[in-house]
Amino acid sequence: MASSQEFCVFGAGSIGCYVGGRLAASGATVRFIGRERVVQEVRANGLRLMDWRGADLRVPAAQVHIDTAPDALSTADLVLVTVKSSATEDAGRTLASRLKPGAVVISFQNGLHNAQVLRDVLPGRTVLTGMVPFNVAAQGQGTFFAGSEGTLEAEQHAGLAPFLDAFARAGLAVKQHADMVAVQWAKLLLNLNNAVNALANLPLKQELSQRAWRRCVSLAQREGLAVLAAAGVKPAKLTPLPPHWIPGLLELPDGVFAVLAQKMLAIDARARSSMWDDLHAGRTTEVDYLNGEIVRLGQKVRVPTPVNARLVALIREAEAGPRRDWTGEALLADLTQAAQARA
Ligand SMILES: NC(=O)C1=CN([C@@H]2O[C@H](COP(=O)(O)OP(=O)(O)OC[C@H]3O[C@@H](n4cnc5c(N)ncnc54)[C@H](OP(=O)(O)O)[C@@H]3O)[C@@H](O)[C@H]2O)C=CC1
Ligand SMILES: CC(C)(CO)C(=O)C(=O)O
Repeated sequence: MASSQEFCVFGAGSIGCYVGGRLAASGATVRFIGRERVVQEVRANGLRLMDWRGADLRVPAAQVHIDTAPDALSTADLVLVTVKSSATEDAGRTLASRLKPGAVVISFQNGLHNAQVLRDVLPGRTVLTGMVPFNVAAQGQGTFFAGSEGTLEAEQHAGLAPFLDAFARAGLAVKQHADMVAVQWAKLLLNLNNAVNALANLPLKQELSQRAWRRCVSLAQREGLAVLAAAGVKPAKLTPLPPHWIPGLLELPDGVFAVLAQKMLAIDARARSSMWDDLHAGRTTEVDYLNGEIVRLGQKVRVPTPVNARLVALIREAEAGPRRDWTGEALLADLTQAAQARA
């Protein structure tokens, strides 16, 4: 398709630099808007995009267009919003006065409502919901590593059609979906692990290899599934097993799990959740947009959610103060107690 298309990544971090970087490495024109620290890092090193299958792509520094100023918004045909959820409204306001007529915006964020938040501040604009299934770790010096598998998904919309070839050329083909709400809820169920991973303070692979941590995730997911059932929401199938089978799988002993859940453990040994990234960097996390959504929907449909409420509280505590050294057994006992106290 026309190489005159221009992409803009708003929020040059792990996802933005990786997805935008791969688009740029395959010949697309991409401009990045990010914070000073990332701008300096990328200007000094260029971008290196690696994945667990062995991809190793580079965009030399001289060819990366990255700035803290949002000027690139005024020439972009497609804007990828890749800020964390709490920064979405602010991002939308910056887009509002700058987007050119006909520009399309896509939210490649976790959580449920980011696209709607953008629509509210961008009336009359085409704002699409996207979903990123894979993990990306920022490794420093402009290197971004995708450490797990998965296909980008986006809401089915004619506005996306002109850009699909560029994503495919970048090795990031986009699967289009009629029902993104089901996709987002399914991703959110998987993201209930983010809080457990952040508290575990371990790489994902190490955390998910230990049954006690997995049982914590299972408790949170079972609660989430009960809430969704009561609300009449059927989450999409994003993994080899459907969502309602995953808690049972997580509860299996380590040896059996390692054999049956090879795909779930096929994660780079260094990869950690985006919530761990935030805690580690001293930033507010997205817990309210993930576990918090289960709590809010639970209140609406009158299904108790003590486990997710407790995870929200523990992450809030970790955001505010010194890190507590959890073991999987200790967190499991804490969450089980929270669940029993409510019963
Ligand atoms: N990392 C991962 O593996 C995955 C992440 N996701 C989701 O993707 C989204 C993005 O996550 P991720 O890439 O990890 O986040 P990052 O924090 O790595 O990147 C977002 C970047 O955007 C910057 N930013 C925020 N507001 C602005 C602004 N107004 N102007 C310029 N820059 C801005 C942030 O800076 P600052 O921190 O200073 O605000 C940060 O550097 C999240 O919703 C996350 O849940 C989904 C799948 C996997
Ligand atoms: C890919 C996954 C599920 C785990 O890294 C994620 O979405 C995140 O870290 O936020």
